[in-house]
Amino acid sequence: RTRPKDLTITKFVSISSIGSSHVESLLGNSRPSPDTYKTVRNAFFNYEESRALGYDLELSSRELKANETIMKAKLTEYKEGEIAPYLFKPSQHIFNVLAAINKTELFQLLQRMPKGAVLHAHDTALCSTKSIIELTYYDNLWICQQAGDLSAAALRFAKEKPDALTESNCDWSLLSEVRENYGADKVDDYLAERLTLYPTTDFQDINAAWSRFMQIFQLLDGLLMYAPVWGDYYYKALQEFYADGVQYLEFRSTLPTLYDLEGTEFTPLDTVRIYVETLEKFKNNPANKEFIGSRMIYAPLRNTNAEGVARYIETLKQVKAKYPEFLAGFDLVGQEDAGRPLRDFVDQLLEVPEDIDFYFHAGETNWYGSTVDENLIDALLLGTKRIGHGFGLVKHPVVLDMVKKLNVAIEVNPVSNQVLKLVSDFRNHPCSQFFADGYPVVISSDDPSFWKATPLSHDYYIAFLGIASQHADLRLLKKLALNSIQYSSLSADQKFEALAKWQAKWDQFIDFVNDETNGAPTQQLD
Ligand SMILES: O=c1[nH]cnc2c1ncn2[C@@H]1O[C@H](CO)[C@@H](O)[C@H]1O
Ligand SMILES: [Zn+2]
Repeated sequence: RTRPKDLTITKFVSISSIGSSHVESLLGNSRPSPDTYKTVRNAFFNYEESRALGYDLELSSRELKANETIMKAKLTEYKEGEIAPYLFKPSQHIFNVLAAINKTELFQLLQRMPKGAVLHAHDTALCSTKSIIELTYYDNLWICQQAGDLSAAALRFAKEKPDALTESNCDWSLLSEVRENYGADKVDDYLAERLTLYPTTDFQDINAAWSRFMQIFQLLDGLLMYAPVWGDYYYKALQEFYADGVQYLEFRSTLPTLYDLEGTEFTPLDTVRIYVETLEKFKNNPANKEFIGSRMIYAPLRNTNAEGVARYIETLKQVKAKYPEFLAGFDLVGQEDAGRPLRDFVDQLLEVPEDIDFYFHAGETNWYGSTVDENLIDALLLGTKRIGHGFGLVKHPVVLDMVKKLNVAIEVNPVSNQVLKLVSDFRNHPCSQFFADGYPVVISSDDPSFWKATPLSHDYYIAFLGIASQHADLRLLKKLALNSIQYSSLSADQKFEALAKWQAKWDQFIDFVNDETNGAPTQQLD
């Protein structure tokens, strides 16, 4: 505690950019004076914060003003938690707080914010329940029910009553007739509940949650795989994403084989063709001129064998040949611990042509050291461009190092992780560490349909309020939006155009936030 030492420390910390090795040397061997302590603490804090995601962005004066409004809305949310911690919305199950979140100023601001792209979402879990119900009003839709019961084991379009389903012990009726018998509202309410994971917030474990989750996908199959519905579902999805401030969508599809009333033989290439035609239609609508686009990651189920993977790769090559612009890359999906690990298919995956990129789901688990957890290593070694979820990444220091060095983005889907039982209180989500140390993160929504979430805004709300630091501000939000474009599969030229479209919306958003504060004292911040 000698004076000379204090002086050297003070001199040290006044150096504006200090590195972690310098921080260590600041600590010294003996106790500093209170003044020195304060100086050191300040430098320490600033240095640590400088490593956070988004810290490198410099906000304009307009943005700084908007930031004040956003931070005020964010800090309001913490007030409840200070009174009673359990009231803090990101500490609760999303199903219990969704309605309350929707009413908050913070959420409403985030809804308006142009968030760039969604880079992780699944083909048949995109649309709102309301839109799905609309599709069930198409003619010739049959429902398979247990005797005397308003249940739904399956849906299917057909000119005549379909064959009995041996495995489900149910009988087919026209949905229009069921609506007449029970009342349309009652049927729609039932279907609405059957098509989401509500109201269950306490699935016993990940298997119980996934079992219900897969039942929803299965019920949807007969409805959505009907060729006329397939395109309409995608169109509605694009509309809903665009309305939620998403200008680009890179989604994963299993490319199911579609059907129609005439018994036409469809192929996976037809499924892609309908996507491509629908996207063109959407983009040609003048109302969507600021929309950037959409691409597909072919992502069939991982629960297969070598022959299955060989077929996948065959289809993949066909899609690449016919729709090179629409195909972003390849992935394998389905409950990771119930399917096969990547390492089982490494030989085949290494044969995939170099011009097709991988976007693997990996580490969607909290089983440290399991085969699922090791998928993180294989995904990286196979050259994945992004990691889907990467929930277990924090347990793999070397993978983490590589993720940063190779600039492999981590697709974080906060709400999905809670609903599918990996985390209960969002303050414990591992993405806090990614934010704190500037990892290449994008925020996405996975299957928003099944939790009644908006296409992206709820995940942003949770990430910004529940996972990021209280200090994290508009810089983080802007960085996440920019990242979503940067880490998309778009080419450099396309990214340039995409950024221009995003920037136009961003400027409008900042104006909007600032006009909302009319009446509040305006402070010149330049
Ligand atoms: O979070 C996820 N992890 C892995 N697979 C998923 C997730 N969400 C949906 N799917 C898979 O995507 C298919 C539809 O495209 C579904 O069959 C489901 O297994
Ligand atoms: Zn997913």
